[in-house]
Amino acid sequence: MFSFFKKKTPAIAPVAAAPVVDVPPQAPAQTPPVTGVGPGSGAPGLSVTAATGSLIGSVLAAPIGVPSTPAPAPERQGWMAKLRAGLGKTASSLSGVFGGSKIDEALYEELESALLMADAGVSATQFLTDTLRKKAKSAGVDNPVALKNLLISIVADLLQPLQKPLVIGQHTPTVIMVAGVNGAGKTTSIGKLTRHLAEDGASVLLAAADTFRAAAREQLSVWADRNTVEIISQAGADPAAVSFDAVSAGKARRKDVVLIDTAGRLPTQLHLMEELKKIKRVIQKADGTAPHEVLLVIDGNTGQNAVSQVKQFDDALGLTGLIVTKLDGTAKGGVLAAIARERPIPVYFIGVGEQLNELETFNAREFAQALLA
Ligand SMILES: Nc1nc2c(ncn2[C@@H]2O[C@H](COP(=O)(O)OP(=O)(O)OP(=O)(O)O)[C@@H](O)[C@H]2O)c(=O)[nH]1
Repeated sequence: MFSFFKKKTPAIAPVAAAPVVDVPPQAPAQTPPVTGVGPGSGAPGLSVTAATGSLIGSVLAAPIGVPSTPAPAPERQGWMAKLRAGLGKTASSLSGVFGGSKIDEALYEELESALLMADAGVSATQFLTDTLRKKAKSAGVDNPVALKNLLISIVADLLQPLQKPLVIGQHTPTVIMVAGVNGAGKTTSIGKLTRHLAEDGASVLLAAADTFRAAAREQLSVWADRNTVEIISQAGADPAAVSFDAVSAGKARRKDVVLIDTAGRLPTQLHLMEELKKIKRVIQKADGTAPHEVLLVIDGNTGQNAVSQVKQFDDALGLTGLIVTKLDGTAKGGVLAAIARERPIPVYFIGVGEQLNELETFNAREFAQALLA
């Protein structure tokens, strides 16, 4: 089993180190926070990444070895199978480029088109093809299969800055605000996160700050019931007020995590973006250090549109992390390369389906492998 979150002890040791003594709903988290292994830490190939990455731009232009593609860590194999299946459409068009027997200009042109079609965006496409050409030349790569392996390594290096664990435990509670456009998968992702947190022994309080849509509150309540966690929900109330109440209650009840679900909105709906900013300000009033995480959930299937959402929500809110959903069955899996190039905000989790086990921590090398499988 790998860790879904990274747990950290608070920077300043609190007087009461033992967590949660008052009356949480079910078995409270008694496990003292430990430094977890972090997501994907068992993932293969990080040393390869470092080695090849360090040679980029080397004045010595030393020949580089063509990295092989290592097998995923045993505990990640099931997930890798799902990821590969989910990204199958993107992968078939990208890896199809390397099906021939020689490396020529036509191959590079085809690769450029395939990356653009996969919504990697102009900047990442140019960066990847230029880097591939340079590295292939200095490594003396002479066959398409080796060239594909080299590209996997370059994509993994590009995505590496996005790989970062969600840290829980530095604050009590860790306040996580979740935003996104309608239907991106916010509530579902919150439900899945809640489940993982609860299984990990953390006490969670949910805040249904989507006060307009009754179905959204009900959906969140179902997740709360399933996971026996508490929920703050008030029909028709001001979402900022619900968030304030939730953070205050989370502090009073010494919850480990407060997860705030906000209503879906388009970044072009300026009044609704102002409302989000207000929610963030009001959370800060309840706890001067919060929100500790501002997450944007994006639908990976929307490709370049998702990239512009990241930029707009980040400009408005100052995002700390992303959850990329619906990467199953998409032909636009290149979107993460565009994000890495254009607005590199950590991707804490990716989703490849509606099931609980279809949301996982993001690992750059695994993703690169699945993208070019
Ligand atoms: N295929 C697939 N479907 C997903 C994934 N994540 C969420 N969904 C589905 O996407 C739909 C919308 O999910 P919600 O969680 O309701 O989205 P939301 O962002 O909370 O929606 P609003 O509250 O309307 O803004 C649901 O049918 C989910 O089951 C995923 O990774 N893959």
